Amino acid sequence: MYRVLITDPLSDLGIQKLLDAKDVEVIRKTDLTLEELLLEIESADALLVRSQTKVTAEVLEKARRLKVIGRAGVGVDNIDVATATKKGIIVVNAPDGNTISTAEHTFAMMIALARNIPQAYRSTIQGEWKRKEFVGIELKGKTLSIIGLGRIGSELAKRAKAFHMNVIAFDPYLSEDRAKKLGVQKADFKEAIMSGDFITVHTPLTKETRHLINREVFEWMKPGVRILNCARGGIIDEDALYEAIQSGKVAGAALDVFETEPPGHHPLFSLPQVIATPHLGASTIEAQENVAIDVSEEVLHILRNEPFKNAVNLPSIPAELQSKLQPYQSLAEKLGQFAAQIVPGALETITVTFAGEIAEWDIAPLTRMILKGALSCHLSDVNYVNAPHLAKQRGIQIIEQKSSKNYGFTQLIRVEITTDQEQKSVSGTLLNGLGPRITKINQYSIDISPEGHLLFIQHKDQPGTIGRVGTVLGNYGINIATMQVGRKEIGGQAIMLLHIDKGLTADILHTLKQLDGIDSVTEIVL
Ligand SMILES: NC(=O)C1=CN([C@@H]2O[C@H](COP(=O)(O)OP(=O)(O)OC[C@H]3O[C@@H](n4cnc5c(N)ncnc54)[C@H](O)[C@@H]3O)[C@@H](O)[C@H]2O)C=CC1
Ligand SMILES: O=C(O)C(=O)COP(=O)(O)O
Repeated sequence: MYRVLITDPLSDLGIQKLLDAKDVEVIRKTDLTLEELLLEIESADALLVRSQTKVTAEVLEKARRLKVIGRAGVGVDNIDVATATKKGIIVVNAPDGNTISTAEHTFAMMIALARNIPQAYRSTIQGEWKRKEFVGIELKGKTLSIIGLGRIGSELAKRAKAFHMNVIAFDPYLSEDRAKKLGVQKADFKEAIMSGDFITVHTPLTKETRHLINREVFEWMKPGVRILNCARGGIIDEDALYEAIQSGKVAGAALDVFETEPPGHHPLFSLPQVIATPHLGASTIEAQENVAIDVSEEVLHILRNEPFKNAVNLPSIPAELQSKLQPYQSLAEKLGQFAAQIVPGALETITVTFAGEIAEWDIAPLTRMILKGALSCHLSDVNYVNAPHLAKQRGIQIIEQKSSKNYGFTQLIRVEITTDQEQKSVSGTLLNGLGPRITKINQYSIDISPEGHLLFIQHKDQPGTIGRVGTVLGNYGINIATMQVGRKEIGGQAIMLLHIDKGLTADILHTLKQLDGIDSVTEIVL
């Protein structure tokens, strides 16, 4: 039974799949204190949050079983993704479900700002009638500068165009083609800042975007500019914004998000030009249902080891590529495991070569599987998420190469491992109807399926060796299921690879090593 802990308010309808799942126990506890969260997280297999729960390194430290953190929304800045990755915890979000709601909220804030609606409302219900004081401006003909033209920025742009605004955008990843399709003028950062009658930010909060809008940037702006932040507190320097409003440079600001949430009695709230909402961008019935459905499905897939798509700490793999790579994943992992077990010593370099048709694809996910397989022989708690991090941490060099030669197979994966003691390589392929096969160990051609208990023996090619090995195993009651031998020349070095029905004791291994003509004996478990 998987324990799924939900610590922020999520839509009941949205999480129905989790509630219905026979293999899931849902625990819903919102507004937890840190102490309560530290306690609850210990036994959770999955954690579902919105922006309120702070999933810090301290919280993750206590998470002994956690496999996945699901963020029912977009921004993951409340989650220590780096620590989650190190611990092999997958972080998934729901990037599409709240785009429209957030774009609409931003638009609502822009109109409210242009027409002083919140200020006029407050005054009017107090019995005042100040028609002159709340004269606004039209959106038509004004320039809206969008910083970050992703999902939300793009939807906002469409709506602004419908209101006959000029839309100009800065986004380092925005192509000319996409800008053209949206009818948006692409600009550099300074140009976008200098041209805007309204400036709105829609980037994630990252090291690069923290205080992207700072004192210097406010200097570049048109006098009377209006500022919107419905993305993340911290993208705009709040002290600098305060000064820019006080100086008269900024005519108004609409804020849905704050550097610290909740912001309490923020100094900005003493300024009548500031309007605010309590992080409501995604707070619609539709968006909350969407994101909860999306994240619940992803979490279920991950818990059940099924394919999933929106991991924040894994490279995203297009569905078409995923289906092509899937049959190779097990082969890749087994080759990594096999290679790591036949080479003694500390891992230094892992060189992976992809040959044949497979070399035409993006094979990075398979390299990850190889790495996972290889490292899991030496370290505990290695998984697909943390394998590259663990390799880097240990100074293991990963070399990924593609070869146009097919070595006689339609496709081939070769894993070469170099340790501080020696170097060995293992090659494998997928054979129709037979699944993964190991086809070569170093220079020796063989054909064996990489599974179960294997015995790898290096020996001299001389009469009687195979018989002696068979006799020892027989004497100890170890059944041999299959056996392969390989040699380069008569009387030279040779290898034996045996499938055995159960594991060996140290005693048996020792006896085998003492046999005449035997150079090394390694038990491999796959
Ligand atoms: N107020 C609210 O309730 C909500 C807030 N958000 C916030 O909005 C942000 C944007 O969401 P989406 O549009 O869905 O994300 P997205 O990933 O589709 O768009 C972000 C865009 O920012 C661009 N970008 C990144 N660094 C940049 C930089 N230094 N300068 C300019 N552009 C940069 C990216 O290229 C991308 O196009 C989220 O990261 C989240 O923090 C999202 C949903 C609800
Ligand atoms: O999706 C996002 O990034 C949001 O900011 C929405 O936050 P929330 O889920 O409403 O706490």
